[in-house]
Amino acid sequence: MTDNAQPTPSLDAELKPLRDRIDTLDQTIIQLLNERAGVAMEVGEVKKRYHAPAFRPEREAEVLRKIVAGNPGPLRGDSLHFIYREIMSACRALENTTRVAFLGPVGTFSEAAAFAAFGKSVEGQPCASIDEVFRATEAGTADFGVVPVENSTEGVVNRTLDLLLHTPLRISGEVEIPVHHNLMTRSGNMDGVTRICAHAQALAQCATWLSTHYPEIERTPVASNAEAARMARDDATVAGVASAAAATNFGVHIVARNIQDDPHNSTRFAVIGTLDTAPSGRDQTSLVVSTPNVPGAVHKLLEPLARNEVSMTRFESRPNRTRVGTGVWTYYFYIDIEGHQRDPKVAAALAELRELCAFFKVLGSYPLT
Ligand SMILES: C=C(O[C@@H]1C=C(C(=O)O)C=C[C@H]1O)C(=O)O
Repeated sequence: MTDNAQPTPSLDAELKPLRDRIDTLDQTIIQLLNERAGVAMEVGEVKKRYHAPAFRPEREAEVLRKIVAGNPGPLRGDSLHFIYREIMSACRALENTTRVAFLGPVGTFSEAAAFAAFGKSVEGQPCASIDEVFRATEAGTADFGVVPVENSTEGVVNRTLDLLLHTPLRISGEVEIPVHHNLMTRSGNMDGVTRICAHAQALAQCATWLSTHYPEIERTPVASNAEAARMARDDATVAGVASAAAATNFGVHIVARNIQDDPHNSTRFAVIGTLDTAPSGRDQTSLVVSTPNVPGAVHKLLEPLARNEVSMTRFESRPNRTRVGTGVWTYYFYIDIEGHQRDPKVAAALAELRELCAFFKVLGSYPLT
């Protein structure tokens, strides 16, 4: 032990009054938090009388924006955002239990996304597939589902887009989380490792790094990154690629951090449920349409948006697998626009668009994060 680590009488003496102040402040914070929780419970009672849902994403977005905008510091805005996400989650849990389905097992990025959207005071329901997340939410065994929509490196998640097409559920929110991959083994080094395992998407996102550092080691795709971490725990010849949370969960050691080829690698998730989210003041609307396969059809789609001054933020096409009608390839277009479907300009643009489309479905309006 160094001399520095020895508490000196003068250090303790100087810290004592500061720590006393922190203790007193903590008592005040606890009192205020419980007062806030009491009001949230009253809100819950009123909602019950009106048979209104407990979770109100537009209100939570508004609270978070106000907190960050009115923050005098020195706490960072993103720190306060994180703290308040959990405060609201704890307050909401006093109204009722929110059951959230996600692509499991625990320790996946989908679980992290579910917590980022709802906070940790929820009942998480890990599901074996994206299909099962939709099924659980449609059947009502989960109140909401969280499904991956798009990865910044790998592109859209086709299965989610296909399932969104026909589900009666709506998108009631979205959340984007950074996706950092780590290489992990039981020993904390690569001695005796003959296989690197991960979900195929993760192997693809780390392809250059893995080829540079371990060109000779075979790569094996497995069901999930969490499964890869579990395999690394049980088998000393396996290295897993997974999140830091998965390493902690399974008690394995990280050999190298942040091995994804794109340092800004992130994945966007949709929150799906039966809730029609109300306007929050800064919203986005997602829709999917298809047009008859004639020249200029896509151009015509964009006119109602331009005419009503609605900005398009995303335009994604998917082949129509059912090829209804002539047998010619047709396409579904997944479109995100700025604004809420209840905004007059957006409503006008959507009404005009509906007239042009063979298939037209609003997936949902929800707050921008
Ligand atoms: C308290 C409410 O219920 C929930 C909890 C919130 C909060 O703690 O601020 C906000 C929105 C709801 O999801 C409310 O609707 O105001």
